[in-house]
Amino acid sequence: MSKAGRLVVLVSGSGTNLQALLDASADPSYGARVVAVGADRAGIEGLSRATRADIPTFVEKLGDYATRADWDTAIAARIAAYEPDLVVSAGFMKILGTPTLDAFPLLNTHPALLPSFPGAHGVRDALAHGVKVTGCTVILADQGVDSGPIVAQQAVPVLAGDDEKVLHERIKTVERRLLVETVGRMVREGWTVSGRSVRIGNDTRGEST
Ligand SMILES: Nc1nc2c(c(=O)[nH]1)N[C@@H](CN(C=O)c1ccc(C(=O)N[C@@H](CCC(=O)O)C(=O)O)cc1)CN2
Ligand SMILES: NCC(=O)N[C@@H]1O[C@H](COP(=O)([O-])[O-])[C@@H](O)[C@H]1O
Repeated sequence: MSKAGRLVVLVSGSGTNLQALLDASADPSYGARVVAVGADRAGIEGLSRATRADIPTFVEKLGDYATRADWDTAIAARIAAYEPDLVVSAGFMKILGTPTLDAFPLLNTHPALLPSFPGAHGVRDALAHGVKVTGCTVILADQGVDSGPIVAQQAVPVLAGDDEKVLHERIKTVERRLLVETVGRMVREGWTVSGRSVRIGNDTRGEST
């Protein structure tokens, strides 16, 4: 078994996607392990989950810096200290700038079927629009907001009477499985990006001809 891929996971909230990655990485055959968890705010359950798992954590608050560029430089340096093979944004609620993007591949999970409903409120916006089907998307982040190439997606039905919390929980059940599967395959098999097309290993499923 080759050396496990090093993951830095970024969170801003409850960290259930992080927990799914922690649980998966307990199996050496998964091929990846979380080496650090970073956040833009303190006192969140995502950081507590890391601490319970004896994973190092760091917090970089935007408000602690004179400029957004200073924060971007600082968080990139904190991430770099752990020498990740892949950075995973799992509910991280800040747009990361070029200091991070130029240094590491950044995977982001989003609770909607991109390019629909990007941004900080994907579940709320999909519900408000009246869609019957939504879902979750894993992208390789670029400088835009949820505009990077799509790695994986899965649809989730919207049911009568759904509110944002109920729908988001239904999405997260699917999302956690999709993120764990996608991260594991990318770390074990590698990936290539051609334009907006992302291929994991030699997989040609879902590739447009
Ligand atoms: N360079 C990128 N960084 C990040 C991306 C991305 O696509 N490119 N995705 C986000 C996660 N995300 C959606 O999946 C997302 C999170 C937050 C926002 C947003 O508008 N954030 C505001 C602040 C909101 C807050 O502090 O509560 C901001 O950054 O100013 C949009 C999309 C992770 N990073
Ligand atoms: N636009 C970013 C965004 O909305 N991200 C979403 O935040 C949730 C975090 O849940 P978790 O903290 O329980 O993993 C996840 O559903 C993730 O897709």
